[in-house]
Amino acid sequence: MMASEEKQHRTIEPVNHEVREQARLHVDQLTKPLGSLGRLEELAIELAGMTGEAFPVVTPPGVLVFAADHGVAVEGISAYPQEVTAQMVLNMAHGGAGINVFARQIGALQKVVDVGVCSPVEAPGVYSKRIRAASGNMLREAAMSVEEAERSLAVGIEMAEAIIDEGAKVLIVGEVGIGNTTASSAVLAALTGADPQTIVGRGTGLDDAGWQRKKAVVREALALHKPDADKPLDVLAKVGGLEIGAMAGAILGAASRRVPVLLDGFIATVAALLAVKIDAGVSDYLIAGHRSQEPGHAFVLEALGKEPLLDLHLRLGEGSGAAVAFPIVEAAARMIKEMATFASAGVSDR
Ligand SMILES: O=C(O)c1ccc[n+]([C@@H]2O[C@H](COP(=O)([O-])O)[C@@H](O)[C@H]2O)c1
Ligand SMILES: Cc1cc2nc[nH]c2cc1C
Repeated sequence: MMASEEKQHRTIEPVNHEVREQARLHVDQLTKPLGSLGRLEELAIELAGMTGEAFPVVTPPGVLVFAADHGVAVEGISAYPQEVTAQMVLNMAHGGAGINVFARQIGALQKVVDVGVCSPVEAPGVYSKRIRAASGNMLREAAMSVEEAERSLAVGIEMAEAIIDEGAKVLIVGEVGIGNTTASSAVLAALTGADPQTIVGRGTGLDDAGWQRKKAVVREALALHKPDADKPLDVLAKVGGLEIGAMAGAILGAASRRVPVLLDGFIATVAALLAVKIDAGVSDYLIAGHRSQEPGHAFVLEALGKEPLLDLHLRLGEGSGAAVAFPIVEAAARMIKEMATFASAGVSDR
């Protein structure tokens, strides 16, 4: 690991195996046939190990949405115009986006953070942590400098710490940024050697011609920059995005505070892979919320070894899929805390 990457985050402790084991034993004493709550049991046990609490508390969750624009948008790689990024940030500030609805539904703390939308979005409730006005067009130049990449991670860490200090017990990271499925595909291909042909999808809904163009853009950008798979900051700087870096930082920040991270869609999960490449210890703090329609999402989940809780054919981003999955995480935490044991309820064990 490069020294500059080391200083980006605090230490990430391994999960607490002792508490994990305690939780496993307790789950087996609850009034249900052994193993009958399936993945909810595994989730409760994992949450116990992550938090170090045999009865983990997961409410309230916190949602951080990072917004940025992408220079590569001029190449015609999205179905929507670049202005949508700023317009959606404003919509989020007014509470009208999908993520606002689901965040309210789950009682989440919410913050929207501008890390590099083309033109600044000034509205109450939007945190301005701008690193630059959009990333560079990766077909012509690096998306950002290594120093800017480091700053994007630092902003993510800072925002994660802020929302955790306000009480968030599980972190959901989301994003908005027209063009960011192109950047995420390039990052994923650079980190794993995946073929752009198999991982590049239609994003917001590209037609066939746009999809072919997008694959060519990713291939050409990788050939131009030759990012080093062993240097996550090099990959982020050359072909990534400001919100992707900020999400990776927020994930590192949460893991270093033993706060479980509930992953959203393709872009957020690629950011998680970047975080894992920076510190492998992050992996134990990740829960995959859902599987998005973007084909690269199944690939990156596989690379992380994570099985998603839901597959609702979503492809919105913003943290929406993770927010919709959150009640399942809450069910696991409530199960271990509130269910009676065979002994306490006087039910015959086998
Ligand atoms: O989360 C996902 O899996 C996801 C899949 C496709 C699209 N998106 C969202 O759509 C935008 C990126 O799509 P595009 O086509 O502009 O690259 C960005 O704002 C994302 O939040 C999100
Ligand atoms: C309308 C719209 C909303 C979004 N939210 C996240 N990405 C988005 C992309 C579009 C186009």
